Amino acid sequence: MRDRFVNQALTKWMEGTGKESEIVISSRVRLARNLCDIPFPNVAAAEQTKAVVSQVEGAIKDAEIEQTSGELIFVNLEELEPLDRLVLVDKHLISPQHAEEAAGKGLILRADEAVSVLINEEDHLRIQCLFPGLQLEEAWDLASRIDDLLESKLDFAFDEKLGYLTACPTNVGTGLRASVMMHLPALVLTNQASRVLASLSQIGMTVRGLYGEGTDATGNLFQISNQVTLGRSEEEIISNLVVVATQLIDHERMARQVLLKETKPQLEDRVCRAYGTLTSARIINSQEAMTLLSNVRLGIDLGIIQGVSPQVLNEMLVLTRPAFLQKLAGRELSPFERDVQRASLIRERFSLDG
Ligand SMILES: Nc1ncnc2c1ncn2[C@@H]1O[C@H](COP(=O)(O)OP(=O)(O)OP(=O)(O)O)[C@@H](O)[C@H]1O
Repeated sequence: MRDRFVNQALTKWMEGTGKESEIVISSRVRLARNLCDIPFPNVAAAEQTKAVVSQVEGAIKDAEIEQTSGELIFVNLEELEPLDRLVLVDKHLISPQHAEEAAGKGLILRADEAVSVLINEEDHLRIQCLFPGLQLEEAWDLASRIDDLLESKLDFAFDEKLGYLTACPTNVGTGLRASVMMHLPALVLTNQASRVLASLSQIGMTVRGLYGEGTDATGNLFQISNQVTLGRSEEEIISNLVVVATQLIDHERMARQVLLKETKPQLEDRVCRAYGTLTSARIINSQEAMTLLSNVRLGIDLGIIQGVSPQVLNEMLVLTRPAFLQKLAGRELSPFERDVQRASLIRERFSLDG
């Protein structure tokens, strides 16, 4: 089972199912939790982080947890190769920070990869639920169940006034960050993305790139999440984000119609050129691949390209990443070798549908 997590690129969130999956790639809910009487991971001593890992590992062995939430598997990050940890980052099962230094870190995964619990990342526990499409309520519901189960076995740091205590004050309270990963190519092409996304900060939302904090939006993919965790209930945070995501979906749909109406030949040209390059290129870097895949996905959504599965973009997000390419090759690849391998993999994938 552990091997499958790092050997198989496909994961639940890229299934392309769920509501509004044409525009919303995935929905995520994460809860930050800490154990009482143990310092936060950034200041804890080695034996204290170890104690956190073993307490959490012990808690999930409890039969009741397995029955209620499905099989949960413990993975000690120290036992994974650095490349395997990067594959988990590419699959969005752990954050880049969690992969960086494995000492004293753990991970719990549910067999279907919809649940991952990061042990000793910024907080002792980061409970994450990741679903395809717009399924924030579903992700919250599952995260909350896992949280309750863990809390029945572990003593979480909680203050009557403030709520859950966290390493970074911006997470105090609910400890909840909910996010949606959205594909917004038409807003970008009609030059509305910067204005629309900038306005989100005024209503308490944060916009990030594909790999979270500090990353850029490539492939016209934007992660939108709540900024505030304190003074609002979990349900309010989730429903606010659903409203924002729904408005963005409407904007994106309108922009797509404008493109079709006012610049159809240019749009078709862009989409078909992207398809032509992806199905012919012999060398391609990940930035170019992402941009072209985004154009092809737009073409599929608008019926310009037929017979290609819309999931292609989701799958390629992981398959064409440096870590996974090296995993497939079974050895370290130079950047040039990766570009050759990436082009070949993309051609192969498209030939399956074409
Ligand atoms: N909706 C989503 N779909 C897929 N992956 C997501 C989504 N939201 C976040 N992620 C992934 O989760 C990881 C962590 O993201 P990010 O840094 O934004 O959040 P965080 O660590 O929970 O936040 P904080 O900065 O508050 O600690 C990244 O790898 C990111 O790509």
